[in-house]
Amino acid sequence: MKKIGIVGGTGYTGVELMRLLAHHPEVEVVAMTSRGEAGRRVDDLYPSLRGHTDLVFSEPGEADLAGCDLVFFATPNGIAMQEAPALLEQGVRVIDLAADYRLKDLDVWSRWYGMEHASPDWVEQAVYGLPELYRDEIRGAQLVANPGCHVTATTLAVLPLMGLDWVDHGRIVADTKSGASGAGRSAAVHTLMAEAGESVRTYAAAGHRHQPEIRQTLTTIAEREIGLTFVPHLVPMVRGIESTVYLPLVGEPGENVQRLYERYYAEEPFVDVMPPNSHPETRSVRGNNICRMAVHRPLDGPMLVVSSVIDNLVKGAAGQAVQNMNLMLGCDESAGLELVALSP
Ligand SMILES: NC(=O)C1=CN([C@@H]2O[C@H](COP(=O)(O)OP(=O)(O)OC[C@H]3O[C@@H](n4cnc5c(N)ncnc54)[C@H](OP(=O)(O)O)[C@@H]3O)[C@@H](O)[C@H]2O)C=CC1
Ligand SMILES: CC(=O)N[C@@H](CCC(=O)OP(=O)(O)O)C(=O)O
Repeated sequence: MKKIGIVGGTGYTGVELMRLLAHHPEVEVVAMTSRGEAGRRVDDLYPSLRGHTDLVFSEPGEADLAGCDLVFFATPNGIAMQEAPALLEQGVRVIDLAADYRLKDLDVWSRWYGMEHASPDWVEQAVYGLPELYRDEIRGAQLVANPGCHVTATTLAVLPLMGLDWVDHGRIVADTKSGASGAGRSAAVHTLMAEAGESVRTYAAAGHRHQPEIRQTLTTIAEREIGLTFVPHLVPMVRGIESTVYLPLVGEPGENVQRLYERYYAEEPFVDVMPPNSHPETRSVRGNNICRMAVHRPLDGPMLVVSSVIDNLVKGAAGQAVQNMNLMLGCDESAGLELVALSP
């Protein structure tokens, strides 16, 4: 069994990693760190894990992370860039669920994240952890930057159209809706049920840090400039992201767009292109690693509309991280991830 460590084990993505890895056939979680809960049993904080783990949270400085084959950082932005290099230099492989290694342009990164980067050399070496694009590079990577949650739903929704001359790449609009767990366990008051319930609100409309991340990937794949307006919304649910993306047409599609999507994702274990006239729901992916999507051309008009859904904690974070781990460690890509969504 390969040994796995989780830094930031008390958070939503940390405990989701444990849920997915508890019965993984080829790895064992041997350390979960917490500054505030060290010494407490993991299943005492999260009774959902009773009977599935005997682990006790350890102080970040005391866990034997260097003895692990792979360590996940499920910590706020700015932690992995300081703490991961010491492990990487000892040969440990790392997956960062935060944004520290996602953006290649360090000026752009500093502008959006408000700090100087602490390990710029590793930014260059990091592989962006979107398996649908970079599967081979992820296999050989020592450091993987796991994509953002809004980013995963939106990027997968439009990838098949990138670089096609009949799509206007300059006026793409992505309108996303997120459940409150997207902001993490230690989030601000606006995600409390009394604040987020019975209400929908736009946030970061003037600019969200996931915009440059989506743009970075789309520009690379389309090999042209991308104009993207991205506006997220907080909606009263716990898990889930829905991204509705509007792409203006500048000519007649050169082929049947439904078939184009089906062909593009035909071999992907975690992308489901739904039949024509479908409407994906977040509940259809609740708890699993699928990105489910549907493509429409309303009234045969000048616009394509793609709707995609993911569970922000699974394909948007911990599940995608496990998919990346499976690739890095040579396991079956779907190990630990063959899950049916909860319904209702
Ligand atoms: N929630 C989501 O849907 C998604 C989250 N992400 C990203 O994943 C990361 C984790 O998110 P999430 O689990 O939601 O966050 P949480 O707020 O739920 O958890 C954060 C964890 O980090 C630990 N932590 C906080 N500060 C430090 C520190 N200075 N040093 C070490 N550990 C620290 C906390 O543990 P303790 O205080 O006990 O030490 C806690 O376990 C974030 O970067 C987030 O942006 C990415 C995609 C989706
Ligand atoms: C609802 C909510 O507040 N969501 C968070 C998502 C944060 C997140 O997960 O950001 P990374 O993926 O970049 O780590 C937000 O939009 O800021």
